[in-house]
Amino acid sequence: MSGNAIIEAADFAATKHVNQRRMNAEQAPYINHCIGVCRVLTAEGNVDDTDTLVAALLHDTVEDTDTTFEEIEARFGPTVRKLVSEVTDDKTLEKKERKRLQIEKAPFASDQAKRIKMADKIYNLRDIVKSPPLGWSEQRIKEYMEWAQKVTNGCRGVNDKLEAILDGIYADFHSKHP
Ligand SMILES: Nc1nc2c(ncn2[C@@H]2O[C@H](COP(=O)(O)OP(=O)(O)O)[C@@H](OP(=O)(O)OP(=O)(O)O)[C@H]2O)c(=O)[nH]1
Ligand SMILES: [Mn+2]
Repeated sequence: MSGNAIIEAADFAATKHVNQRRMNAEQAPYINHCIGVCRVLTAEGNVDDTDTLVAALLHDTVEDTDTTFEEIEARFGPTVRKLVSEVTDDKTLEKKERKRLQIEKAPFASDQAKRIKMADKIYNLRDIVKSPPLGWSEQRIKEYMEWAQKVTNGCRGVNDKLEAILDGIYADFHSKHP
């Protein structure tokens, strides 16, 4: 690959998500989420492994755009492909089944993929608290919190800092919504 892998991944993700917006009132560009997840890893989780950071930037490209795993492997190699596949839901399945599989599969993910999963949930949970997706009821927010907690409980043991952030988010939410 020419240049710096992290910048290559940021540019690739920005191009792929170009027409996508977040579902909140600001309708922020979707790439903000990809960069933000990567930054949670570097700035808060002390993660510096390049494959992990590249995969974090690319983590929603296959799930949400026309990107294929073959394309990811050709540009970023087999390790990044594997990590992205570990954090990609199979969109051909029913939503309920996809959500169940995330809980079931999390404990068996690689340590690198567990860190990306934790950072993804940290970003989305903070977003939900600060600026919830349009149309989400209190009940839907609560269900997302409780589901995310089950997924991230299966990611324990690979990054104490990210775990502590998640525990803080859940404790704060439950104290306000007993
Ligand atoms: N909190 C929040 N989420 C938004 C927003 N806009 C888009 N999303 C995305 O929506 C997903 C969460 O919504 P759900 O209804 O639970 O999931 P679904 O897209 O799989 O149906 C997340 O996908 P994901 O990143 O793939 O993670 P995951 O939740 O599927 O693990 C998140 O990135 C927003 O404004 N706020
Ligand atoms: Mn995501």
